[in-house]
Amino acid sequence: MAEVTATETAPGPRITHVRLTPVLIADPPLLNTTGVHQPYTPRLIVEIVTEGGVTGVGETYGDTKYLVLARALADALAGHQVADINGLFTLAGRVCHAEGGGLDVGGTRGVETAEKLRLSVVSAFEVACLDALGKTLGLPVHALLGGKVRDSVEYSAYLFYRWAEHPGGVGERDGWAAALDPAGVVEQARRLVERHGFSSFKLKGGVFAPDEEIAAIRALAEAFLGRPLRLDPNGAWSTETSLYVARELAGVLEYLEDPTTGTPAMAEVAAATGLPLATNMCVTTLAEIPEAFTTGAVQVVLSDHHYWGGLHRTRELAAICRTFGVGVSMHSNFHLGVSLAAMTQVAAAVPHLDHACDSHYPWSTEDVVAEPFTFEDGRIEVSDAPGLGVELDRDRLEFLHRRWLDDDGSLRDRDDLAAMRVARPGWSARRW
Ligand SMILES: O=C([O-])C(=O)C[C@H](O)[C@@H](O)C(=O)[O-]
Ligand SMILES: [Mg+2]
Repeated sequence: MAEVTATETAPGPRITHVRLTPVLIADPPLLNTTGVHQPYTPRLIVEIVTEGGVTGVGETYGDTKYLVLARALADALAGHQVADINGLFTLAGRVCHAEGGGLDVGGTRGVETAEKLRLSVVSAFEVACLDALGKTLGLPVHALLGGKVRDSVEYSAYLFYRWAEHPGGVGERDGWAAALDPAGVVEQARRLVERHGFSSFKLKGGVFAPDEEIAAIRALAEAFLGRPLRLDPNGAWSTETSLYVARELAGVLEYLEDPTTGTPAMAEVAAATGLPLATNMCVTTLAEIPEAFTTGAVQVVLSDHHYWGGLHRTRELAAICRTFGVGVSMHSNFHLGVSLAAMTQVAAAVPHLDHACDSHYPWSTEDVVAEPFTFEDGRIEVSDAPGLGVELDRDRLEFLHRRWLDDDGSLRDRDDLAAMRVARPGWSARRW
């Protein structure tokens, strides 16, 4: 059947222009299996301006390869109907010439494909369109997604092994102590609970030998009796190691996240343990779903609107998971308040959200929204204000953009491995 270009006929305001603002935001020395976070991480703020003078905002990865695609899409958008979200994807397919084949940003969200790169860019434009549309109609974004089914969204405490400061003392100090053993992890968890009231915990693993990480989870279980706990080594373990950890932590963990790499290996582990497996690495596109679901490789999918292509597609993913009896929660990468607003709006409109969502937000000391978010009892209240319910702080945006402009290019692409090699020359990603 011939495709109709809805943009010619769809009602509602048109886009007059798009503003793209890459920023570098302070990122603490958080450790993962690839390396360590850089002192500053790139993000991109997308603003869509309509002929009615309304501005909608979105956020995504700011690395060069995303910026190149975002520029192509921004240039093609003048005259596009804000409400024509389906047309946005068609347009992106035409103008965003992505190439895939390597690993993603940070190496922790699976194989990079051209489609995934493109969707990671379009997601910010989709969110910005929904924000603009919501503001135009006087409706919150969740109303455009079918309405909220909860008034607040629960997030978990995202625990990281970390250093107190970046190698050489560069970057910002955030006042957090190093956490490199079970006692340090428990202390970090206590502080996050004190500040934000979280009731569940995820530890980023794959940093130390599995026995040390098992000990950290046991220490958390003792300190926070009965609270849901998760461990995520980002695929750093063999199937044998994964099964060993699963045996040791059976009855202690709520789920084990990406213990090993690739769907067949995840399926092998899943078949031999009663512990549910979650992923944000082996199910990251629709094409990966059939194999993962039919082989029982994953029991929980950690959705992420950034790489699934936005908020509508996140709801579609949730519906597919529900059909197959697979649970849904939400993955995060280092992000600002614009993305937290988008995550919260879509999480509010997903009926079967089975677990507290991940968010790096408690680790960020900088933001571009005028009123940064606060967690109450580990939850973010769902805004009913028009659009996403956030306004940009233009001075902050300009300041963080200036940092990006002033950078010599070495921090404009996230590279945890390179950041680690500053402290440990010759470092390579850990595997057990
Ligand atoms: O759940 C995950 O895999 C992540 O949150 C990926 C991130 O890149 C995390 O590993 C990090 O920030 O170091
Ligand atoms: Mg993960």
